[in-house]
Amino acid sequence: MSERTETSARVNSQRESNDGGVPPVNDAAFARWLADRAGQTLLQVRDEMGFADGKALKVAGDKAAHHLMRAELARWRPADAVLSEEDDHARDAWSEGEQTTVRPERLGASRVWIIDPLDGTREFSEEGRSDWAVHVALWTADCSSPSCLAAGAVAMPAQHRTIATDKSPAYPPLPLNAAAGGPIRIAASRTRPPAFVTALAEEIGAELVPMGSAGVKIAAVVSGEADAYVHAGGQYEWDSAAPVAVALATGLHASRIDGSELKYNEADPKLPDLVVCRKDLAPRLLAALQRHLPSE
Ligand SMILES: Nc1ncnc2c1ncn2[C@@H]1O[C@H](COP(=O)(O)O)[C@@H](OP(=O)(O)O)[C@H]1O
Ligand SMILES: [Mg+2]
Repeated sequence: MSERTETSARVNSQRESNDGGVPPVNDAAFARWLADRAGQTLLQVRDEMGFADGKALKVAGDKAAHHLMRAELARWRPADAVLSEEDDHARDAWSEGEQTTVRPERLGASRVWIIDPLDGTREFSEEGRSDWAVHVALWTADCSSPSCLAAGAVAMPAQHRTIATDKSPAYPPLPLNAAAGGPIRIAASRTRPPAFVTALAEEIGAELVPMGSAGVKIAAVVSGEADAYVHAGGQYEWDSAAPVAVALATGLHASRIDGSELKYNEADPKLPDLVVCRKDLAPRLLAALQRHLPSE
């Protein structure tokens, strides 16, 4: 190798390692790589800005993670469409039949990355909290499951862990307290829990575990720290696609709270409610949810 070629190879390899290197070809491993990269960026933003101005920190974190993920997707998966919290400005304006904006390209695409660059934005801006996450999911038109989620990764950088479908976590063991007839632990939003969740918990003798981020709560069910996650009252596809992909790959139950299937890459990305839990718990929880379903 000539000196010039060697130098240029070294420079290239330095640039690649500075900007994250060449990512895996496999989609699930790529999802993990991308979530981890955005997670590192978010940790840096927190370090650099501190917590004095929470609002500015939220905006800067959202922006930095979104920018990185958009750039890497454009670079490494240029043919794929993207549905992201940060640029879906038309989400309330576009619907079948009542078209007020251009039909999003993703609706005709065969592969769509559904990303939430920062889930648990509020918690990200609070010092000491680690319940925030980065979500990366891949939806494919060619699929056999109703959700059509082919891959997913949830990075929880402040907890130094990432769960993803490239190495699906083991099905959670029955917790000791549940085996001994102890209370079921239901993870719920710390700031916007469903109105009915306290009554639901009382009815089935459950205890509520408040946490930030849908990804972190579903990760808690995957690891067995919580038995279920129940949400209602509003959410979007990017809030749940990646963690639901991991939960389904693990063998857990994931559905709307009325038991119907979770569907992604729909014209309207609103997906306002869901329940994720161990399979053995699903019939009991869904039956109790039926009695508490909010009226439309
Ligand atoms: N009632 C509601 N309407 C719209 N989005 C909601 C919502 N309740 C929760 N969410 C969204 O769901 C994610 C998890 O919420 P929580 O931390 O309260 O459990 C958050 O995503 P972002 O942090 O990406 O905005 C939050 O904005
Ligand atoms: Mg979110």
